[in-house]
Amino acid sequence: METQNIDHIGVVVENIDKAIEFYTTKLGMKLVHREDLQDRGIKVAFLTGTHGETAVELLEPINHEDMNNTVAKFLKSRGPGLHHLAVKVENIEKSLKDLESNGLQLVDKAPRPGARGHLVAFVHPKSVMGVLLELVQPRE
Ligand SMILES: CC(C(=O)O)C(=O)SCCNC(=O)CCNC(=O)[C@H](O)C(C)(C)COP(=O)(O)OP(=O)(O)OC[C@H]1O[C@@H](n2cnc3c(N)ncnc32)[C@H](O)[C@@H]1OP(=O)(O)O
Repeated sequence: METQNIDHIGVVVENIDKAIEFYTTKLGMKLVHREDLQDRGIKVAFLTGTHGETAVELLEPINHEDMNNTVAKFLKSRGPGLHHLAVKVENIEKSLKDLESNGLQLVDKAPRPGARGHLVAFVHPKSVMGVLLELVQPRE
């Protein structure tokens, strides 16, 4: 597969409002998008620097006690911090096939709708040297 660029870096936080306040006022980033993904049980916010395209995605679980939610489980077991690396690809289905044929363990065998209406799919951190990898194919 070919990576076009780093789309975003996912960061799990305890409180998304306080985190947005921190990233905008202390780190000088700007909020470019915010939404609640009810089906995933998470709130997300995307911020970028003044020049860059690459974003930080802040993630907070809607219900912190729901251990079926991967973000709530991560927060409880590992605490807030870096969660995933997301790379942009042109053809997500082909990229998944390439990764699978190279022996990587896919979390999602097929792409699904993610934040901002893009198609996304995750690759297991065990196959990526401890990093949860997300593929992102921007919507047309
Ligand atoms: C919508 C969107 C978007 O961008 O558009 C999003 O961001 S959605 C963002 C939220 N969605 C997701 O994260 C979906 C993909 N993630 C998953 O399906 C899950 O988190 C898995 C990666 C399969 C792990 O789930 P599982 O229940 O197996 O977790 P677990 O706590 O038992 O952990 C199993 C092993 O994986 C490690 N592990 C768990 N989460 C990790 C992470 N984020 N980065 C690196 N390692 C991680 C644990 O430390 C553990 O290692 P040891 O075995 O060595 O102790």
